[in-house]
Amino acid sequence: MDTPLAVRARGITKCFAEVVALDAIDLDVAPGRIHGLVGPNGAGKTTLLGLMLGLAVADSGSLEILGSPVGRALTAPDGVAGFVDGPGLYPSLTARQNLAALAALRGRDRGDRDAREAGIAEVLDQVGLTDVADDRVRGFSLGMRQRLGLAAALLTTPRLLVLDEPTNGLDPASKNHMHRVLTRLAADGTAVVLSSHRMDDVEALCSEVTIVSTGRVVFSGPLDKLSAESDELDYRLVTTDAAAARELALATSGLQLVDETAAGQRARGDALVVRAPVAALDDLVVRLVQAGIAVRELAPVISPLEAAFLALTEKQEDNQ
Ligand SMILES: Nc1ncnc2c1ncn2[C@@H]1O[C@H](COP(=O)(O)OP(=O)(O)OP(=O)(O)O)[C@@H](O)[C@H]1O
Repeated sequence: MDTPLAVRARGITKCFAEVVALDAIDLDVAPGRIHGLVGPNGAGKTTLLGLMLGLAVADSGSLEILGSPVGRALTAPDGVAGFVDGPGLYPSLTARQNLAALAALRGRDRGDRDAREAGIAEVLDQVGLTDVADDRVRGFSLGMRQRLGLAAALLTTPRLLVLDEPTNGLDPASKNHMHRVLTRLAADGTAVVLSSHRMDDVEALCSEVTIVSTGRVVFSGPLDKLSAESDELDYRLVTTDAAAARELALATSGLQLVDETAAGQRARGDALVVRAPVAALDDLVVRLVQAGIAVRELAPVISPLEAAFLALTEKQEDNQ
């Protein structure tokens, strides 16, 4: 028999009084995938993640988690862990005590004490909190709380991990650490569904993404499919001769020089900003090289995901 999807949602609708938070949402997430959920503020991401965690029930539609239909009981389905709106922690307890208390609440304190303590030590190590394991959570930064929230979720060895903005508040090193932990879990077969406002994070971490806007799915699929859909992007170009590069850019068909005032800080110093489909950009690079001008930097000003996100969510808002 095929392994069931970690998440299978069909026509999920959820309203809060007059507000339609989710409007006929379909979503598939396979085991071992890291799936990004992105959308503007109020799009419905937290509401959807909350349904997966059993914090609320949908008004209509069907939701299957790890192959089992989700009922109307407000409990996390078996095999699911995570958090929305930040992890719930006890500030007056230490990190280690928080995890012990959670394990006790979940009824996991009946087993062998040494094994339990070893499990707690292991998840603390996994999220990089061993050094502060015996410090009170009251003094923890937002990033440390996020990591402890992840450790709490990992304690249950979930097959579906649901995380609302898990990298919020993390410094670059902690973010990389979180990425490594999630990537390793996915490689071992755990499905991860996470929301984020950071497109660079989603691009670094997720193989697939769902974009929601005002409660509706406007795109769901592999990230590379989304990138292929952006036909024209703005690129920042730094060369060894900005003036000559500018002349060549103006002479390249299909390519537009973006007004530097409009581009604001993006065109600082010797950089040009050009708007072009990939073919025209290739053409410009060949011309630059033929003219003996070296290319020192060439990168999209905003990522393909961000460009698609803006285009798709603005289109959806215009249709309202
Ligand atoms: N408990 C609630 N009571 C009333 N309205 C709610 C409740 N929870 C969510 N909403 C509304 O449902 C809509 C979706 O909210 P949700 O928090 O899911 O969006 P989001 O995409 O997570 O937003 P953000 O990116 O700002 O966190 C919003 O209009 C919000 O005001």
